[in-house]
Amino acid sequence: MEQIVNEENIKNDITVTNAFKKYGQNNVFNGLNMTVKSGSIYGLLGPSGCGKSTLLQCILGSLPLDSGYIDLQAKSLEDVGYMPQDLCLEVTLTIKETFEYYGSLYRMSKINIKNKLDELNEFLKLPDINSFMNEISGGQSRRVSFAISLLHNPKVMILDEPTVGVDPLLREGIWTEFTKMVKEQKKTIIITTHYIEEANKSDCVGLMRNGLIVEEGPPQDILVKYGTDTLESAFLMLCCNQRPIIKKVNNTVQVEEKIQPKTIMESGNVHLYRVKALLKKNYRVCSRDYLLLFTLILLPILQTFNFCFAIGVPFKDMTIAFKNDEINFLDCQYSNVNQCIFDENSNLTMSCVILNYLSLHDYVLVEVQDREVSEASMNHKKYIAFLYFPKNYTSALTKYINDRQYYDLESRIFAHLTNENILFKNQISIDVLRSLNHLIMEALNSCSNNPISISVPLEFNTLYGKEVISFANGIITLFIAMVAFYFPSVFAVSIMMSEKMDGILSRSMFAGVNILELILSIFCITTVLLLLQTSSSYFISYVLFLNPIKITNGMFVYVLLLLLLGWIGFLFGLLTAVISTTKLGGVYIITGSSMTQFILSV
Ligand SMILES: Nc1ncnc2c1ncn2[C@@H]1O[C@H](COP(=O)(O)OP(=O)(O)OP(=O)(O)O)[C@@H](O)[C@H]1O
Repeated sequence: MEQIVNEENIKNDITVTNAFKKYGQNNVFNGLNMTVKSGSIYGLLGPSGCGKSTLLQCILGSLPLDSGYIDLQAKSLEDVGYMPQDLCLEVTLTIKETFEYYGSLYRMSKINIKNKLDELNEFLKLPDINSFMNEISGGQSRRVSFAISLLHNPKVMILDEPTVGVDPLLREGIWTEFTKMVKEQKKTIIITTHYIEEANKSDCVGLMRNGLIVEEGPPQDILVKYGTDTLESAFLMLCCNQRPIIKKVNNTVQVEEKIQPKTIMESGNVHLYRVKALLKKNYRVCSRDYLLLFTLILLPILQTFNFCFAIGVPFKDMTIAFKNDEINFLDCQYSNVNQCIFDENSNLTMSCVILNYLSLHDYVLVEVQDREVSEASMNHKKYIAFLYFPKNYTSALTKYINDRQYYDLESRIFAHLTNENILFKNQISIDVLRSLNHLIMEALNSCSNNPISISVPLEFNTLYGKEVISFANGIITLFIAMVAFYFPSVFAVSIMMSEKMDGILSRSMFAGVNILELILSIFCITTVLLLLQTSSSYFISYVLFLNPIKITNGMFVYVLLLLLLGWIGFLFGLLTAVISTTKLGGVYIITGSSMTQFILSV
């Protein structure tokens, strides 16, 4: 009777009941049951790939069961310490910084973190705490990882192979410490290990095989039951005996009604102290990633210089070939623009007006004698345009303006524009049309007619105002917009993929971080980077390269629009990180789509 009462009083910290879980067609749990008593060490043993790590993650609530029930007696994540099988730590932080990060996630004070670090350092013989995680050995990294899971003094410890890569002496010390913790502090420890014999020191061992705990109990009881000296031979015997049963289980796998397990994972509430810890950690990580820094800070600057040197400035010294059968170009200086074109003694020559206009607008004019030769030279990129003025150009035009009855098509200007470069072609087309407009205004300026009523009813202007005269001036704005969109998306995808792929995010989540807090911390860094990137591009384009700018709605709206664009880029980066499976793949998606957007926007 007394024994029954005692058994009822024993509390279980972890209970797994009839758990089923599949990965695709692979049944990992086939109705698994497991009980971990409060204040005990549970050694979970089993062959590689049998599902031990999956079971631990299901217990923690980071993986869902297909059906079954898991009861973990923990009020919050702070009650639980988890050491994953992989490192899942930032390798560019020092050991001390790693402790600081996890300590602040658990709201520990600086002095508390330091004291705990000293204590764990002595216990686990950690390397110099100022060493970077990527400078220490695999075994040392695992000890740091183990120490992190003990940092906040949790009640329940879930440790996935904590003794791998640890020398036998230290392993002995770790088990002694486990026993002490369980006895003195009533902690509950569940541990997986490949060293079966070390599990002898557990209060209870469970052998997992083919989705079931096939044997569970104190090690001594198991040794007696199978009549062996070692756990290893006991489990060997058990595996041989279990074969027919496994076959039966495999054939009758059934997924029962799903029962939602209790979860200790944090809700979506944003806590400022965690955002601060993430900000500090991400700042440290980013400031040490020189390739990322180059991509995010130096590359936009270099690319803006590159762009401005290539096309982002008003075009200068473009060479136009012309053949003027109306007048010798040198005689154009005698052409009097202050006369009305209809005066009988007017010596105003229209071709001169056009050529002077182009010359004043930074074109280099080269007079040629042979039309065919100069057109052929355009194909060799010697000239970007060829203009031909026929002999009777001015008289035909005068007639046309006067009565509009007749115009000799042979009297038109012939223009052959380059097809090599769309920017040049656009610019010349606009400038030649402008010169014609200018021509008509000039021709009629001194006459009694109102020039506006006769001039081409068209005024060239762009969205950006009158100062922005060239196509290149407009395109630089687009380039800055691309900088604002592209680089934040690359940053977001890089940092999110590192968090996701290296398991850093899931480990931080076991310390309470939620996805919103992570996004918020990356968002803050992105905004600072965005301001740096766009202001440097702005400075280079508009101050150093003197591209005229017209900010129609004020600087505030301009900066706000750039910020909005950058934030959209940031969201696009996050979305890409969700669908992408590698960091490089994510960057490819961003680069490919941004290129298309940029070209389409031109
Ligand atoms: N994300 C996943 N997708 C598909 N299958 C998976 C996934 N994770 C694990 N598995 C499969 O589930 C099974 C159990 O894996 P798990 O990592 O839990 O085994 P384990 O017992 O911890 O192995 P080890 O002792 O080698 O660490 C394996 O067959 C593995 O291939």
